[in-house]
Amino acid sequence: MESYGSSLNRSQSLASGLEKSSPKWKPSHSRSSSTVSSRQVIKDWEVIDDLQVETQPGGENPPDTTIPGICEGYLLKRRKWPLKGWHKRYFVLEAGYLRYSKNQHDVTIGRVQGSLDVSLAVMTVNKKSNRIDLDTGDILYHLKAKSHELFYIWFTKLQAHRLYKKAAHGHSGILLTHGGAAGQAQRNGDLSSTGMLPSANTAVNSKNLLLEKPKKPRSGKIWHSRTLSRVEALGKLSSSHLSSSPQLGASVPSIPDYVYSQLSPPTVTSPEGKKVHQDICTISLRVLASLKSVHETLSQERQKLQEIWEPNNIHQSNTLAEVRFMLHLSPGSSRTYSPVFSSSFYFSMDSLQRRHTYPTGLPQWQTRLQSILTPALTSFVMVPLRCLMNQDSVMEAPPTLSQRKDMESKRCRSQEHRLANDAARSMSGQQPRKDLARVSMPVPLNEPVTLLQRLCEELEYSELLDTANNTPDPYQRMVYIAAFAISGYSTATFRNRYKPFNPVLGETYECVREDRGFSYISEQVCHHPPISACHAHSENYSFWQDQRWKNKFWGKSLEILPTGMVNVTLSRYGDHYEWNKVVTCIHNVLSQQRYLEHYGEVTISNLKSNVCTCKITFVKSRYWGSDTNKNEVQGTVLDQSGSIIHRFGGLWHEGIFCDTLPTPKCVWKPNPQPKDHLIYYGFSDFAMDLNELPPDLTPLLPLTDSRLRPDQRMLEEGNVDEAEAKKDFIEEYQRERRKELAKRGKNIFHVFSSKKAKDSCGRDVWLTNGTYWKVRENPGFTNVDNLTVW
Ligand SMILES: CC(C)CCC[C@@H](C)[C@H]1CC[C@H]2[C@@H]3CC=C4C[C@@H](O)CC[C@]4(C)[C@H]3CC[C@]12C
Repeated sequence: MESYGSSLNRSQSLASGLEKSSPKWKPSHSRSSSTVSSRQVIKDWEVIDDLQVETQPGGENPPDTTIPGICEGYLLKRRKWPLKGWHKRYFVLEAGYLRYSKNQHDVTIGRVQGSLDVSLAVMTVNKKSNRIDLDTGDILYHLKAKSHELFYIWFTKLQAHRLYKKAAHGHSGILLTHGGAAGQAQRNGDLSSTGMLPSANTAVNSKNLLLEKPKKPRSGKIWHSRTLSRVEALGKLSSSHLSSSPQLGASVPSIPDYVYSQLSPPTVTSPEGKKVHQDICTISLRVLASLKSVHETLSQERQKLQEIWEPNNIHQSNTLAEVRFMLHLSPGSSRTYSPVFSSSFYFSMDSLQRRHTYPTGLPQWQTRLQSILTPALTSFVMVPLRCLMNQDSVMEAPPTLSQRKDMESKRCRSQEHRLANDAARSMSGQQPRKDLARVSMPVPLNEPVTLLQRLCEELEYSELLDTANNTPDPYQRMVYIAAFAISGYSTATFRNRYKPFNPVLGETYECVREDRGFSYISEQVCHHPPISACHAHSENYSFWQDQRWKNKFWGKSLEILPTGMVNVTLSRYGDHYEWNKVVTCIHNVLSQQRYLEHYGEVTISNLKSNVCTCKITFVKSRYWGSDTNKNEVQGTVLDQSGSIIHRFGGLWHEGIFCDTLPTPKCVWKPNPQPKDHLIYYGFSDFAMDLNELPPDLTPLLPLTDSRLRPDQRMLEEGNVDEAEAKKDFIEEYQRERRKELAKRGKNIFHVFSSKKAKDSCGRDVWLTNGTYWKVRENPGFTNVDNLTVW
């Protein structure tokens, strides 16, 4: 049977994917060393490459497009934040969808806890620990099989279903309908009812895998926990075969035959079935051919990149990762080049620029990419970038000057936007004569604020600190501190489309808000790893933090794990509160469906008194589509004995309510967004003011202030190309400065210094050395030897 052979081949190629020695399998990447706790495990993670599917030599045989059999059984699923550990859940993989329930019974009554389309997921496996991670961007499943055998079965089945589902997508619904109906019929054990396949094939097609023993053991039969009951029942395989298979050992070189057989297509005899089969085959072949050519090109490029990379191994992991990131942006290549965010995703493009300078006038990262990529691959990389860029062009035309009532007081961004949109449109091909590669791309992905300015936004609800300082009861005070800690996350709702500018080393940003009673100063104190330190003081409080974070990239979503602590002292009571930050996950980081979610637990302690502590949980949303607990936050204030004194809760984007206060009330709710915020980067009123540069302020600022950053100003004014070139220049200049300073053994810090002080977790803390405001006052920055950072 020809198609059977092709299916076998495919299986083998999938299987060999797991063999280290196989030439077809090259571990696509290892997870970032900074992101996975156990180093032993890191190198064993492999991203599964969809492009390794092959037809028989000659390419005559169509790839298998039959609905793969259902696979069901128990797997361990990692608990959702904030809970740790694994729980046993019953999974059913059917017609390209993986769903799970608490147990087998729940499946039968249709009580599903979650489901995902496996074709949309990036699959990462760790065969040593039997782990499979699936990341669709919205949903992230961390799964573990109890044994190698089960792992390989699930792995193979998942691959088969992913391929099937992809083919189904490619058939604009033909197969989907087919899959849906047939899948159900398969479950019911009746394929003939779909009208797709003749009843003669029922036996072959119902080769579903039930990886669990049935509830009641059949009389006289003892079920092994790994019994493939239905397979056995079909007489295809005995559990002894499974356990005696020499291939299923500690390091399993290939998938056993019974698994291959699961992938075999049926013999289609009905004319209707044949027609569908033929259609599928033709289209699949076309898809396969193009994927193969893409794969080939990418392999060549990888070879080239490796050659370039090897001699320059100073930042090798970064550079390759960055290039991979670029390649990863392409939809077709997403599983071939898997990004490793070994240090920082956020800075990836910047550091790509850092490596080489080309005198062509093109932004360096583009020139560099062009020089190492073939023309085919260049567009491969540019197109998805263009898609990212194009997010602007889907926005409504910005209002004209006269339409914006308070335009006088705010900066005018309408013209800027039009220009930015023009740039995006030209990249999207609406102005075909413009060379895509010559249009600056990364800069329009930025919002015109730097991370130092964005950090200042955490003070938008500083009135909560004022209230805390005027609240005598320590437990109630804690409620306000907690509300303040939560309020800092609220900007995420509207700020997922652009990234802030990466501050250069020594860059500063001050924000004096007499109306709010605070003065804020921040400085970029370290470039690698990036650390931004900030300090705000007012008569009621002091606030400081040094922001640093690690990244975990799962294939489609990026988790930001901040490591620094936030500190607040209250002047009236001498309290010193310290708390950690939660994980922020950028779901669908590379697509327009990008959104941010915060999850994890915050513990606020008062270092000056142990009267009370506070625990806040940012609840991870249960699953995509269910809005019931989206952005949910719950918290408690506990006394010394651990008894709950206050309870509060709500949504971080809508407000926090506390009903245990003397009068139950909403302790915080976000300010309404300005009406035109969607076309102004999702900025709040507070954010709109951050980059304001009133003429009377200019002479008071040091040259290092973010407001004076020319590339950012250019972007804001719509001069995208200039901004791009300027950004290149600034980063190059930074590199030179750093080299120069390294030679002299110096650092650039002038506002903050890393004291020997440690936070409660033993990390160094960056504290202000108090010079900034003194110098500003007297003699003023214009009168001192000021740093030149751009
Ligand atoms: C342009 C596309 C490709 C990427 C957009 C990435 C954006 C959404 C990312 C880049 C850097 C990220 C920020 C980096 C650090 C922090 C500190 C953390 O405590 C809260 C989240 C916050 C503030 C992140 C929010 C999301 C963020 C702004």
